[in-house]
Amino acid sequence: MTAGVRAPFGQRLADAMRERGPLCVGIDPHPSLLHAWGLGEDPASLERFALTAVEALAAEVAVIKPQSAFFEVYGSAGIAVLERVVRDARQAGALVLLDVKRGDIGSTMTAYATAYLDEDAPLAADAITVSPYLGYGSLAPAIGIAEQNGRGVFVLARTSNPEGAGLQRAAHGDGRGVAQSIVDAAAENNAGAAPMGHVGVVAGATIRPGELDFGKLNGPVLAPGLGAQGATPRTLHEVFGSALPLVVPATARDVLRHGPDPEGLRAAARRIRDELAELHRD
Ligand SMILES: O=c1ccn([C@@H]2O[C@H](COP(=O)(O)O)[C@@H](O)[C@H]2O)c(=O)[nH]1
Repeated sequence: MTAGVRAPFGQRLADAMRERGPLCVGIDPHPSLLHAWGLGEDPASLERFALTAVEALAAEVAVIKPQSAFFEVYGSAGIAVLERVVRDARQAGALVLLDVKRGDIGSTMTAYATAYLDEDAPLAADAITVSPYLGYGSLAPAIGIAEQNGRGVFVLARTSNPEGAGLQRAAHGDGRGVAQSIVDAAAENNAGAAPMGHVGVVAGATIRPGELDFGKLNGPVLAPGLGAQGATPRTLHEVFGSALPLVVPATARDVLRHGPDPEGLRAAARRIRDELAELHRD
């Protein structure tokens, strides 16, 4: 499909969430998981692990989120596997959110955005994670290139790790917290988009209930932290409240530990998806 005919990312994500449920499964080939699957730490094992997971899950869930770091470890061979993961997952109908957490001065940001969001890029995903800590404005090239190509970005706002709290809860000059200022900046980018805009934010499922106000965001909230980091579907309800329809809950290890049997992987993802569906019915 060419960029000209692709629907905007917000529309595509809303459709996928409605049709498949909101779950995002991470493809994170941790060394410990490779060993648990009876594999080694080499490019062939990486490929077996990642493609098994993609084949089992990419036709099931709305979003597949490969964690670039675990592929980069293997150099160019790992990147070749990542290219295949992105391509195969998209072909199976999942949206691919590549977790690369890029952030740099604007001119370099253009190169990052071209690498991951341009139509012809070997690693072109549907969306990427970006870091706003060189200033939200430095992300403008990525936000623009994403929009032109029917793709999206997810801006780190309040990350799921405990170390993020000090920096991200600090008061912004105008009294808002830093994380809230990022959510509000994303809201400005998304204003007027329907059903939602292409600028998402990352807010961990592990943060305090009501810590952020997503009322004006009009964009998706990627919520990592489900499972291995301690959050549960019930926690999501407490943390995000009325913003729950915007939330894309993410988990990696909690599904991947059920491999290498594809049926085990699928059953784990379905179990979480069903629990999330219950929440949305509440
Ligand atoms: O705030 C964040 C942002 C990104 N992540 C990433 O999500 C997965 C979590 O994996 P689990 O196995 O479900 O813990 C991982 O790739 C992180 O880099 C995050 O955890 N928190």
